[in-house]
Amino acid sequence: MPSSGITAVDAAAKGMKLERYASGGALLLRRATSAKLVSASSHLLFRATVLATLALVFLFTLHYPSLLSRSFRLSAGGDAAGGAHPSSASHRSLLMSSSSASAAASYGGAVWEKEMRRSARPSRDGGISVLVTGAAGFVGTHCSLALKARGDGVVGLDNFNSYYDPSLKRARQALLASRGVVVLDADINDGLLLEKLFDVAAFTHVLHLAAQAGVRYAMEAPQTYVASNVAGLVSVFEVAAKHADPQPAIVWASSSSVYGLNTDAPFSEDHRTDRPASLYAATKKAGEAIAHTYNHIYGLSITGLRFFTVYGPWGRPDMAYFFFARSIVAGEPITLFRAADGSDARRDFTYIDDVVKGCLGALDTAGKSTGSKSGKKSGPAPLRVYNLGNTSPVPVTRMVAILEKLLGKKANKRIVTMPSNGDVPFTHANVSHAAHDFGYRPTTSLEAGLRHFVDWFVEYYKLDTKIAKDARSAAAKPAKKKKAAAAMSASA
Ligand SMILES: O=C(O)[C@H]1O[C@H](OP(=O)(O)OP(=O)(O)OC[C@H]2O[C@@H](n3ccc(=O)[nH]c3=O)[C@H](O)[C@@H]2O)[C@H](O)[C@@H](O)[C@@H]1O
Repeated sequence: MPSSGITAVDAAAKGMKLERYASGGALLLRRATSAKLVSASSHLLFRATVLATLALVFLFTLHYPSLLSRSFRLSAGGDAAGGAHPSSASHRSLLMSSSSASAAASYGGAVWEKEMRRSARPSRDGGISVLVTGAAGFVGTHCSLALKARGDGVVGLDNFNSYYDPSLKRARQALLASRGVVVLDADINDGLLLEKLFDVAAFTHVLHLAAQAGVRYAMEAPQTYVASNVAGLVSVFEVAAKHADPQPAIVWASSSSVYGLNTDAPFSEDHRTDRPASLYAATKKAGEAIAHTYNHIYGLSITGLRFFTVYGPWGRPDMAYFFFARSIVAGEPITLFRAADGSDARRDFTYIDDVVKGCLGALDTAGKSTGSKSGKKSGPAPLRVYNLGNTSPVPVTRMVAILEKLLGKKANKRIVTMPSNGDVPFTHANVSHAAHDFGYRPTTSLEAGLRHFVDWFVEYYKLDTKIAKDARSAAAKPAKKKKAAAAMSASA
């Protein structure tokens, strides 16, 4: 840019010299003024270009901060939830407005359709064909891998938003691609794309896991919860009810947080869920009510799964076990919440492999939808909701002690009374319905599950120092039996 500015000024000066020899005084003055003007406007143009470029760089940085910091940082930094996500202003809008471009416009053609059909096609007799939303998410990745491994067809979609490090989602996408599962870069609010997908592949099931997760972040970015967990859910139900032919059965992710201020324990599906403590919980509860409507009017077979604090390898960096591990390694402080009565907060931490078995069990027993595109339904369709928990709550302080042992390093703990930010002091699942209907039986202790997580964590982030290795083998020694059991469950 600067060089073209200088050239323009030189040319103007040369022109002025020629005029001076050819003309009289008045003309000379006019030329001199116009040369000054040219020079001044060239400078102005140059400055305007620089300013416009800076403004564009600033806007780009604001909207896509993740592209400038792709690598995972050990620094916990950020907010109370672990600094895993940027401010709400940096979120790509999750709700597709009428002016937003649909990914349907960029996806299509014979090659693309062939690829979708290949990915969606089961490789075993009697296999199912599943559209997995949020497929590059934590639970979505594990479920997609498990479905593919047993011979089912899977097409995934994910909007790769920057709630937490998108490079982790891209790495999960690459892992799925290596197993033959396509994950499209698309949003659940993009109804046109969903319709196109159902036109191309006859999905028998939808495993709808795309959502705005995180309990405490709902205070920072409330609208993203409504956009994903309410509008997005309706978008999926709409296409499944009114466009898909035949209608698929839908299994979707609700949350243990719907129990909110419920004090009866263990939490059973029959307990009250009308006192959510966070907007996140309220949107999940709203989802359960919306599911009732689509089942009632359109005959969609719908199963909601209430997940209880799911953890494990390839997990979510916004969750406490993950960012605590990160902070312990980095030598940074962690904040532990204590309930108002002085007791430790407790969670029914549930290992990912157990949850995957629950998800597949729910898909296998879903039962058919009974409606059709024409709006008629042949009879009532299944409407189910299940807890998928571990049935044994553990104090968060205990979870930290296990991490310390596995990482060979003490945490720098700060203990505070739980702020009123949507958190609940205690969760505990009764899973008897899931056990009865599809044999759900969690088998992984928190010690065994966290060992698998830490193994993955140190390898993925290349932290596999001698100290970490020694710490993990020392931590493994006293629990040989448990390790063997966990290895079996991890290979499921
Ligand atoms: O089970 C569920 O329904 C929910 O489980 C998790 O929510 P949460 O259990 O709050 O998980 P974390 O954010 O990982 O918190 C775990 C525990 O650590 C505690 N915590 C969290 C953050 C912190 O800085 N300090 C701290 O002590 C919390 O109070 C909680 O007891 C997920 O984030 C939700 O998406 C999911 O729906």
